[in-house]
Amino acid sequence: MSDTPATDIPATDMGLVVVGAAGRMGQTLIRAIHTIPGARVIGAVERADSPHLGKDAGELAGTGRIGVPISADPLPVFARADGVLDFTTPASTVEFAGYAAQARIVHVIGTTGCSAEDNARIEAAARHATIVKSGNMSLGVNLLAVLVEQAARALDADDFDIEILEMHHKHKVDAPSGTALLLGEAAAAGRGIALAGNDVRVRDGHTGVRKVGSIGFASLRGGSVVGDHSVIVAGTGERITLSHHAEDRAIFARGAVKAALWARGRKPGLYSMRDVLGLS
Ligand SMILES: NC(=O)C1=CN([C@@H]2O[C@H](COP(=O)(O)OP(=O)(O)OC[C@H]3O[C@@H](n4cnc5c(N)ncnc54)[C@H](OP(=O)(O)O)[C@@H]3O)[C@@H](O)[C@H]2O)C=CC1
Ligand SMILES: O=C(O)C1=N[C@H](C(=O)O)C[C@H](O)C1
Repeated sequence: MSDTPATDIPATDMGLVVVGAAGRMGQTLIRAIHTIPGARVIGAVERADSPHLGKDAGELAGTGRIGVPISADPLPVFARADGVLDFTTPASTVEFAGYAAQARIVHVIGTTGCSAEDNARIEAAARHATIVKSGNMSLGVNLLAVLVEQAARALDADDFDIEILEMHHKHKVDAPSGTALLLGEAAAAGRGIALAGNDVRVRDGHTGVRKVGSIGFASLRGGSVVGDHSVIVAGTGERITLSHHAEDRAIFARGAVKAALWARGRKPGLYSMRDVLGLS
């Protein structure tokens, strides 16, 4: 229950639940919501075995007490929420999408590493939930994707090879990153091809020469890197590099809150950050 007297809460504020509230993004989201007018944290969820259960979500995130204890039971908090911000794991996200559909609320999904089967289940949930899902919630990366699509369209596959390089912190568990795949999809769209079947995710040993028109990925992991992405368009005698460097997770959190506010009142469906930012 909130410590804030009910009279101080604007009736129009969007009540948000942060799942994975003790994680790197979870804590960043709690801090971001605190600074954004029109949204407030009304619930915080972690796993049943989390050492953070019962702690105040604001105190854990460093904003000071907000009167929202971290709980292990999503159902009662989803029932009184307008939306859920979810940066957790693929299996958890699929489960949360089902609960968001039951509650008919907004579900903003930043979780990466989802399989085709996970994505199919999320798409099914979007029949009843208003879902915004993106491998990267920042304005910069979504603008970069538009530029990559344009470059891929303008530069012929016979003359220019596209390679995507990403680097992240040592705790990241999935590769290529969701952003790298998003940028790969943009490059494929520019080329008028599907990414699936034209992607080269690993190279090792005697690979043979590069297949014309393929889109290559390379992943680096180390230290505390928040997220670096470069799309290299390599021709004979020249090379174009389009890059984005995330310096602070707040860019993802602000984008996620923006997505939730945008999605409020929209009909159920699966939307992207390009829809939210008007870049579609
Ligand atoms: N789209 C975007 O813009 C961005 C996406 N991401 C993605 O977000 C995800 C999370 O990243 P990050 O914050 O660094 O990871 P963390 O591991 O720091 O945080 C995830 C949190 O979610 C918790 N969690 C997992 N499953 C559940 C569950 N069923 N119920 C409640 N809590 C749960 C974890 O708990 P436990 O540790 O106990 O498992 C953990 O506290 C990744 O997939 C990452 O790639 C990250 C940044 C930006
Ligand atoms: O795990 C992360 O940290 C990040 N994940 C997202 C991704 O997979 O692209 C977005 C961002 O790069 C940080």
